[in-house]
Formats: sequence, C-alpha cells, structure tokens
Amino acid sequence: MNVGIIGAGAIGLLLASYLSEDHAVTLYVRQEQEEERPIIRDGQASRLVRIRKIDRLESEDLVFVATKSYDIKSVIPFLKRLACPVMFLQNGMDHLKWKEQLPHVLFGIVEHGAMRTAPFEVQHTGKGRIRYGNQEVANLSSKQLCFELESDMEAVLLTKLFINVVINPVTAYYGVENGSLLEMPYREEARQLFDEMRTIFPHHDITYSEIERIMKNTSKNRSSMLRDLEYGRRTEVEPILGYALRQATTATPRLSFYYEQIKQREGPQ
Ligand SMILES: NC(=O)C1=CN([C@@H]2O[C@H](COP(=O)(O)OP(=O)(O)OC[C@H]3O[C@@H](n4cnc5c(N)ncnc54)[C@H](OP(=O)(O)O)[C@@H]3O)[C@@H](O)[C@H]2O)C=CC1
Ligand SMILES: CC(C)(CO)C(=O)C(=O)O
Repeated sequence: MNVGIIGAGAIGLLLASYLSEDHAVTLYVRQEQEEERPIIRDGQASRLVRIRKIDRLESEDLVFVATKSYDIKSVIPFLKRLACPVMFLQNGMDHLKWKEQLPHVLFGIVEHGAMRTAPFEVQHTGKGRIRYGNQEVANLSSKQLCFELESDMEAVLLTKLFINVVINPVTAYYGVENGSLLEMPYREEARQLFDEMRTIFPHHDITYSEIERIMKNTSKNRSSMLRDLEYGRRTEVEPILGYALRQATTATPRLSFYYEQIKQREGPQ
C-alpha cells in the first residue's frame, strides 16, 4: 500500500518506522523538505521513508493524521483535496467533528507509548495495539504493529476519554507518575473526576477498576499532559477536559477546577 502520515512527531515516526517494513510510506511535515531517509527507532534504522512538505499531500491508499488535536485545523485544507481514507489518531474527542467535513474518515486509538528524541528519531516506550473503526483497512497489521478493527469505535474513544480525563489532569497538576493515583490522596481526586464523568456519560459501560488497571499498567509513565506542562508546551486539555465540560448539563466542580488549573499552567497557544 501507499501510506501517508502527517506529522513527524512521536506517533508519526513510530508508525512510519514500522509501516515502512511492508508499505511505501510518505511522511508529511511542516518544513520545506524533500528527501528519502530512514527513521531511527530505538537506535535502529528503518527502511527508507519519503519526506515531503504538507502542501504536497496527495492521495495515498490511506493517510494517517498524527498531529496534536489542536493542529488538525492546519491540515484540513490539504485533507479536503483527497479522495482516499483518512485516519485520525488523536486523544480526546474534539476531532470527531471533522468527519462532517471530509468524505472518508476513520478514527484510531493508539495504545502505544512513544517519544520523539531528535528529528526523525523515536523511542518506543510502551507496546500496545491501534484500535480503529469505522471501516476495515485490509493488510495494515504486521507482526510488529497490530491494528484491531472495532465495531463500536465511538465507545472505544469514550473509554479513552474517561482514562485521559481521570489520569492526565491529576498527574499533571501534582507532577506525579500514573501509578501514584492508586494511593491517597491522589486516589480520591481521580475517583471524583470519574464520578463526575459518570454524571455526564451515565450510559457508558466502564468501571473504575478498568481505569485502575491502566494506572497499574502504566504506573511509571508520566502522562502526556504532565510532560507537556514540564516542557512548557500547549496541552490537549481542550479536547479532553474541555470536551467533557461542554457535554455536562449539571455541575462538575472538579472537572472545572482541573480544566482551569491546566489552562493557567500550559504553554502558549
Ligand atoms: N506520544 C504518545 O505516546 C501518544 C500520543 N497519542 C496522541 O497522538 C497525537 C500525536 O501525539 P504525538 O505524536 O505525541 O505529538 P508530537 O507533538 O510529538 O507530534 C505532532 C507532530 O505533528 C506535526 N504537525 C503539526 N501540524 C502540522 C502540519 N500542519 N503539517 C505537518 N505536520 C504537523 C508537528 O510538527 P512540528 O514538529 O513541526 O511541531 C509534530 O511533529 C496526540 O493527539 C496524542 O494525544 C496517543 C497515544 C500515545
Ligand atoms: C493512558 C495514558 C494516561 C498513559 O500515560 C495516556 O494516554 C496519556 O498519558 O495521555
């Protein structure tokens, strides 16, 4: 297949490095750049990947959007020119709205952890799956990168929203690793956020122990929101907490508190 990936950040590089083993990959970046080069993943060079500036985006068999949620709007004009399927990979829920504007949209949830360590270099920090819907893409999975088709992708996205709403702001505000939320006093804070999420989405099928399992499995992780604050970057608080707050019809004081706090502390927009 011909695969396009927009964004040479952590997730874009991770996908490019694995997918280049079986597919012809083009990585679309912001800068003027035209070359063929490997991606360095955990110190090992991948097969060659084409690098192109985003304004040269053209139809591929599949295009992934691997920017942060708040940067999607900068790529929409280029995506509108395409006739091929486009898969969004962001955390949060704000990006669901883009499906109204594009003909052929899929959504994916990345369970891997990745960190860009230098231009075109990435560390694969946690292994998982990429769960996606709303339509099957044949021949995407390989031995090292597993894609799983989901029948109810909106439910999968909402479960990920619960996880990010409960874990990210508390870890970011207190500067602690995910595993700390299993202990007091953070456990109480996290639990309150979960309870407020339940009032907003009362019909969503999720238990607190599912979220505790993620806290255990990622206990040594510093959440993406915490890392964004530590590096003085903009966070994804808007598509995560902001989205949840916009759905609320009753008071959700803990969600509002964390939303305000993260907004005050995050880097420039
Ligand atoms: N990293 C992780 O472990 C995980 C991340 N995710 C989600 O995946 C998404 C991407 O995260 P991540 O890879 O960490 O983010 P990064 O910030 O590492 O990468 C985003 C990349 O998008 C690029 N970009 C932004 N706008 C454009 C544009 N107009 N054209 C081309 N490239 C553009 C940025 O370019 P530039 O470098 O020039 O700024 C940057 O390289 C987020 O929504 C995140 O929540 C989900 C699960 C795990
Ligand atoms: C699952 C979790 C909380 C892992 O750190 C995550 O998705 C994030 O940090 O954004």
